[in-house]
Amino acid sequence: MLQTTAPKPLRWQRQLSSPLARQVDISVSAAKLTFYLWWDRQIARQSAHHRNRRAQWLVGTLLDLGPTFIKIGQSLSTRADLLPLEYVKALGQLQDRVPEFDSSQAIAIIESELGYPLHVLYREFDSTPIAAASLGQVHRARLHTGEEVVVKVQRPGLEQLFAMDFQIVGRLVRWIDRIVPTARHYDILAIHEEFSEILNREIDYVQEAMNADRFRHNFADHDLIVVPKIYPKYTTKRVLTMEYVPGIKVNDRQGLLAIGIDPREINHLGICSYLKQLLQDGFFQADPHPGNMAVSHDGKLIFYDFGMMAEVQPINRNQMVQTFFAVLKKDTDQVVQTLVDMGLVEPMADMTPVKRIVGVLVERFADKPVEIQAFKSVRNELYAVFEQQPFRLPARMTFIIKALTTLDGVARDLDPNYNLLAAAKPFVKSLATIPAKQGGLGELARQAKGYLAYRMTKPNPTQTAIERLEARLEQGELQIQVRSIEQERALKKLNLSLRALLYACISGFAALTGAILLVGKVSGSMFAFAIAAIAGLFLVKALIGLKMRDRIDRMIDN
Ligand SMILES: Nc1ncnc2c1ncn2[C@@H]1O[C@H](COP(=O)(O)OP(=O)(O)OP(=O)(O)O)[C@@H](O)[C@H]1O
Repeated sequence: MLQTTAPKPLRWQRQLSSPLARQVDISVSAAKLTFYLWWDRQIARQSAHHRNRRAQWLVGTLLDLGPTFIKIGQSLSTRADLLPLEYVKALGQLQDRVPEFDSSQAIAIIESELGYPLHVLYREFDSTPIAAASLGQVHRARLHTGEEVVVKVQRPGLEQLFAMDFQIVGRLVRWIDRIVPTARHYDILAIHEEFSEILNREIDYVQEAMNADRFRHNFADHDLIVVPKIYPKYTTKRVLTMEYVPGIKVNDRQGLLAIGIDPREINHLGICSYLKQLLQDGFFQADPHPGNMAVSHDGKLIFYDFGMMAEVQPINRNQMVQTFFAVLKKDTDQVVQTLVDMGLVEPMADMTPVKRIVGVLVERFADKPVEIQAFKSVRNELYAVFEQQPFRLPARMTFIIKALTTLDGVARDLDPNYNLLAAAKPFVKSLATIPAKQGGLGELARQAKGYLAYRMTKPNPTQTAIERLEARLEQGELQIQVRSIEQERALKKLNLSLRALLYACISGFAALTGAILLVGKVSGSMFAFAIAAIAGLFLVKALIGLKMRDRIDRMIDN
């Protein structure tokens, strides 16, 4: 049965034909968000309840702005290191709140893409979608051969919308990059570039079908991983037909327990499959949110979505392997060295602050659940280090972090006390069977051997205590370093204050001159006022800079 009542078109659907209206809408929403964040900080409306209301407003706005922004929101939903917890939680609901679109539109897209009427293509087609996602919706169907399939249909007008949105967002990002100095540390231009590239690839279902085939091939010898079969004859850029493989949502702990599946087993399976994707295959699913994975009734892990895949360069693969084992060994020096080699951290004369940050992360990451809130405690150090500009976070790295933090969220839903080391054991064991001659795999074998040797000669408690003492000495160095950073901070503030004072004087003097010329009916008053206005603008800029410095300083000092 076809649905008869078409849902009311959302704002983004109405704006498709007017780039100007879209530009205004996006800019107004961005300005509102900036203002709200600023206002809440200034007026100290910091209660969790208030933040929650703001976060709900943001979710509503993103849903209204449509797919591009829903995707951006989904990415931000894992960044507890950047956003307050209420925002992280609210953004996490985004993928479950995307409205479906009219099924008659979906059918029209299928028929025009595949070139035949629906009944010629499918023996049965359920017009009520089983899922609506940000980019498309999924319908169940049956082929004339009797095979049960799902048909993923892309939202209408998506390509056009992406082109328009990324142009507008690009302009905003360039503008922010110019006027907000701290934005440059995050390389927001490259992140925007890479994000738009990845999203554009994600709306090509032929590419997704190829990704699914490659992924299935990589897991051909792994019975516990299921990748639905693709039907290329029924697949185009905007329609994807694949085998119907039902399952329980991967983070539905109660549902799994109810049918006798141990959530910890699923955790091990998920984590090992990711280690294989990252370290062994160099080809990984960059968006492991709970909607993209499920568990079959016989305990297998199903992967559904291959739109957002990322590749790790072969040259980095070995280094990733080395880092993995360095993390296991809590070898901070080696981790930092690998990050430098990978171009993720720029070397500088004194690497102590970087080592300290990495040390804290490795300590927390290696044998405990990754406590997202723990990032808060290193945030101040991160700011201090960013102040010196030693970090360069390439856009690709942000996607890897996104994938890992999302996966971590799923793992903690399943088992709040999960232990990465324990979960990774089956993968580490499987290294023993890997032939050493296969490039990157040889490195795996070498590192595994090194790791075993390390375990045998693990330092005794006295040695560990001495190492801790050394580490503390290093922290002492850091304090001296921080003190010199403090002097630098004070100098920068003084410089800004002097500039503000200078602009205030110029502006005031020019305004006064303009007023005198105007009263005396002497020409040139407009020129003087113009100078007053320009100096006034610079004054405002210097004051904002001063305010921001204050905020950063407060964050570092807290
Ligand atoms: N082969 C399949 N068999 C059964 N259900 C499926 C299948 N593929 C997808 N689904 C269902 O449809 C939902 C959405 O699918 P999918 O994640 O591929 O869509 P999407 O548009 O790429 O979503 P998003 O980009 O927001 O992650 C899944 O969570 C799952 O419930």
